Amino acid sequence: MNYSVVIPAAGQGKRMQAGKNKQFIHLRNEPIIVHTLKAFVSDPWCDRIILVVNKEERKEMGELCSFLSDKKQIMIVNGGLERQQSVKCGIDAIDGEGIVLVHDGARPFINQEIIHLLVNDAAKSGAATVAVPVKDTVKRVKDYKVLETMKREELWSIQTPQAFDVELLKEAHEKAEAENKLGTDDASLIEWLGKTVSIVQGDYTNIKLTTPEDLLFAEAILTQKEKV
Ligand SMILES: Nc1ccn([C@@H]2O[C@H](COP(=O)(O)OP(=O)(O)OP(=O)(O)O)[C@@H](O)[C@H]2O)c(=O)n1
Ligand SMILES: C[C@](O)(CO)[C@H](O)COP(=O)(O)O
Repeated sequence: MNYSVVIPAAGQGKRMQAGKNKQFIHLRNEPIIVHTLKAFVSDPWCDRIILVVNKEERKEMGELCSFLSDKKQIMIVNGGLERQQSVKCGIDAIDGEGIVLVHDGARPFINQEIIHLLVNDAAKSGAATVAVPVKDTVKRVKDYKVLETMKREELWSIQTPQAFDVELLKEAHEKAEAENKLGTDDASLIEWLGKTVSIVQGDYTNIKLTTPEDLLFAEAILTQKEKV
């Protein structure tokens, strides 16, 4: 089942405190974004990659892609101020029908098995996301006082990739933009249309590199993957 993937990589990485977009931080001699791109370049089901970049970084991103582009064409488009706007720039570059995935540039450890489970689900359901069950006890808190303890069996940590019928995702983005609504993921926009999003259970190693300590976890994950 073929798909296109939009990879938003146009953020600033403020929480990483690296003084540059975290996509350029090296893990084992390669920038984070190259690790992420390789997961899709090597997937035979992936027939189109749309990388969304900050326009100031377009040249540098293009150079990073050049050695991958002989295996699969990577289209580069400029992003926006918020993640949601960057994803919209990416999906607007897609013509036609089919399944589109959205995957954070900052999640370099996604694997092909989970991508394929997700694509197969979205082909039936129209909208699906990878997620893992929450392991901590989660409480709702206000002003450092506990309001309530959530039912953990109903809580999942939502990851990317997320997969959608491309026309449905475009409709969801148009509506959210028209209503000035910003979601932290694309599945939220589908929920705002009143549609159901399926969950595909993923893997705890598919972390998003967000804050400095995530780089320590990333090194450990790479060490583990090298042993397999
Ligand atoms: N305007 C934006 C903001 C985010 N992203 C991308 O969306 C993904 C998830 O966002 P996040 O981890 O929040 O990245 P940043 O926005 O870069 O981080 P921060 O919020 O700490 O600045 C990242 O791959 C990031 O590059 C994007 O393409 N365009
Ligand atoms: C899309 C996402 O990675 C799912 O977990 C997440 O919501 C992005 O949020 P952030 O605010 O950009 O960290």
